Amino acid sequence: MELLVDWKSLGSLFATFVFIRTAIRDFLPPEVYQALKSLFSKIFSSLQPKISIVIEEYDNSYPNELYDSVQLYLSSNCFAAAKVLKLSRLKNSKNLNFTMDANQKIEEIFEGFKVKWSFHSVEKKSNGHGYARPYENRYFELSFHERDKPKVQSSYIPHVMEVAEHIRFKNRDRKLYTNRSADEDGRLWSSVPFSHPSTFDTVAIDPVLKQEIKDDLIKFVNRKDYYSRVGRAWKRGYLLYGPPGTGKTSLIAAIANFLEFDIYDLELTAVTSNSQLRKLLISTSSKSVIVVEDVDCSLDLSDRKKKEISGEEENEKKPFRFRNRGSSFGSTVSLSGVLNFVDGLWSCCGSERLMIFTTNHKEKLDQALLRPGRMDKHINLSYCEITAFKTLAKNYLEIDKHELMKEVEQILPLVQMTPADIAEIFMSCEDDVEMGMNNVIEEMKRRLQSSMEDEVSSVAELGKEEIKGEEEHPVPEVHEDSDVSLNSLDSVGTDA
Ligand SMILES: Nc1ncnc2c1ncn2[C@@H]1O[C@H](COP(=O)(O)OP(=O)(O)OP(=O)(O)O)[C@@H](O)[C@H]1O
Repeated sequence: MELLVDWKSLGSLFATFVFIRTAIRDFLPPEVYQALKSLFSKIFSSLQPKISIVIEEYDNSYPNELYDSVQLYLSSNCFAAAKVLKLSRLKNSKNLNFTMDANQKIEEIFEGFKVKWSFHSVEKKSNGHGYARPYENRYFELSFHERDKPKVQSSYIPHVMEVAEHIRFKNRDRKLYTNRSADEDGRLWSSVPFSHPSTFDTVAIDPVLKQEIKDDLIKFVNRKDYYSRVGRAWKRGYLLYGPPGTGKTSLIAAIANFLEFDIYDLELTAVTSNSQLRKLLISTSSKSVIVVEDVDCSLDLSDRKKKEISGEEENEKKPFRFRNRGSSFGSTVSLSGVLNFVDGLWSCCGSERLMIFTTNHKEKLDQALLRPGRMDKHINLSYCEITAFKTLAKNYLEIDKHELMKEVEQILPLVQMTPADIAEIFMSCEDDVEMGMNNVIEEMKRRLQSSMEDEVSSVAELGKEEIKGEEEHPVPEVHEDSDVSLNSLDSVGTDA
């Protein structure tokens, strides 16, 4: 009976509540209604069990990395959510930073639960020793319902870190690092902002090869799980080889721009020992391209040649020393040191790294360095072909077609002109298209003429030597043979 009475009074209470709510909603102006609603929800939520996490800018006087991460994270979504914002830009940086003003609050719903961020700045009293830093105690406060504590810990905070890391990578000003020479103490690398203009659009190489390289790079950066599943370090090695001026350096810059990676330009001749090489490698960051240019010039092959002559078995562990051009110290970097650098245990101390070696003489390199796993992709950059020529014409002269293009197509395969040669001619003509095309054809013809003359004179030289040899050791067939030589000489001259 008592229970029945309770139900009745409860029912009438509910009916009264609904009546009052409807009356308030219908008769009160919407602004007043919203204000009352938010007041009630504040009172209601203040009664709920709440947890707060404080993330201070400094932790025992050391900068707190997490504070920076939260700041980055909130900068990406506070523009939409906060009412008062601060806007700043670091000197020479391309990025604008939005930050919350003090005592501002942002609410966020993440995976079905609600979190609140607020930013606070409290002025610190002087400690009496004239020690001024930090004069403000700045911190973020994250609050949420007690029941969501496990979810905040296991998924929300990692999410904040991940987003911040992504923003940090996207917004950073990329760097070109060069290793300091062996006789300099202190830091291992010095850096300058990296802003090379070369891209896959401007680099003049065969379009099929270009696409192949881009596909390979995309595959590489998307295969983190694959590399970890098969137990391999997440890295890839490229060897770029070809004559000087064919675009090896330009391609490296285009790759770094495409991936948005930093570049470490490693000068092996300035490295004094294997252990220094290890230190250099360990101190490189992930998402970087490590470049060793003209590796054949750094590598002293005299040891290997001697061994080949003496028939000694090739042994990776025996040191092939690097010529040390930049330092007065003797270099003790060995081939095994370099191989360790490329694929050894040390290369696993980081991730997502591309190693690029370049050479003008692939044949001079040791097979141990060239094998897959070390140099996974060998890219041959050679003399200019018509597709590369058209890219250069488009870049430098801003033309897709030209009446002289047919003539270029005919002569170009017969001469050895590098993209650098052609780029140089176009550059010297500035915007004059006719002059650019005429000058390039003229240069091609000049080179064709001189290579024909070279060929003729070398064959003639050969013929003379043969005749001389035959005169010194006359045999009955001498005259027939020499005729053949001279005839073939003529025909070579004419054909070419
Ligand atoms: N394939 C190319 N596409 C566009 N520009 C090129 C290309 N090759 C060369 N160039 C131009 O020629 C100049 C020299 O090229 P680059 O330094 O890339 O050649 P390289 O092959 O690295 O030469 P080296 O072997 O002497 O270092 C560049 O500044 C660039 O302007």
